[in-house]
Amino acid sequence: MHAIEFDKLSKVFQGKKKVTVNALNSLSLQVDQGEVFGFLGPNGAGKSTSIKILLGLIGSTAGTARIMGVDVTEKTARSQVGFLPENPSFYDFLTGEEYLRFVGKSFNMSAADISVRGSEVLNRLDLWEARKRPIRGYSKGMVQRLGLAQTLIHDPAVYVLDEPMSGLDPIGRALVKDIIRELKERGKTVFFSTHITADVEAVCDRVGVINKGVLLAVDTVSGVLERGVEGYTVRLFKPDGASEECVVAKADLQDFIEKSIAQRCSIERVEPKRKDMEAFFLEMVSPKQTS
Ligand SMILES: Nc1ncnc2c1ncn2[C@@H]1O[C@H](COP(=O)(O)OP(=O)(O)OP(=O)(O)O)[C@@H](O)[C@H]1O
Repeated sequence: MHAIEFDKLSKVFQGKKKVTVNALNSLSLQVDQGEVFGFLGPNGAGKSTSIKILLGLIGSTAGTARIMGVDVTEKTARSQVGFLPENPSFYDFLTGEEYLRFVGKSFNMSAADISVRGSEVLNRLDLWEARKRPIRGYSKGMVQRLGLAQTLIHDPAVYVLDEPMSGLDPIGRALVKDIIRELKERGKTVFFSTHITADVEAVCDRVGVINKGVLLAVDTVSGVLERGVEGYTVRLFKPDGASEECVVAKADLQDFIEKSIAQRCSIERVEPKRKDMEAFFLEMVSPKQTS
């Protein structure tokens, strides 16, 4: 069973004045249990629309979506998910602690479990000191961290995070990445949307690139980076002790090393020169140049 499944999902928004927007066009995608999946796309690509359908917040025009095998139109599909919406806003008269209690109760947690888990997640998200302050006084980053805390409180199997790093400073971003890595170590599934390629490179197993409602590519992050290798920088010492740095094409590496050794050079370092995730992303989503 897949943790998340989109099957030929389409969404057409009907505006007033008969303007229609094809936000999603037959999106099919499966995310395995225990996988960290990055849903990468530029602004307006269809990421939030896919996520809203997955969480049952809006309906699809065609196609289906499932979470842990349960169709998202069933109420029970939500019980296994921690969801962080894009730009979360909460009942701001509540304190952080009260809000987590409210979320815990919605997931039928006992008061004792809410208290233990609540303390854990408030500490983990660096909100312990602020727990008794009303949310209306929280900074943008604190609201975002509280948003993540409420996904964790009931310890679900699947996490759907819409731009989880948005609005966070470098410390907050590092914290979120650490939490995603911890979830992976505990066998949880994380599906998150972003337009920041470095975040995908840092924590994801696989990446899906979406643009204009169309899924353009799905691949492993390691595969993308491996295929991006264009050549190598080789640093060697010559027999007279002088050092030299050479740029070697991908196909010539074996030959180059054999010749260097035959000439009694010693190889100090071989480093791949590669295109990174950003280059892959830009290639996918940039309009093709026509000549
Ligand atoms: N309620 C709506 N009514 C009309 N059009 C909409 C509605 N919601 C989204 N859209 C359109 O659907 C397309 C996809 O939007 P979506 O919010 O899913 O993109 P996104 O990838 O999440 O973008 P971003 O990174 O900017 O958040 C856009 O063209 C958007 O304008």
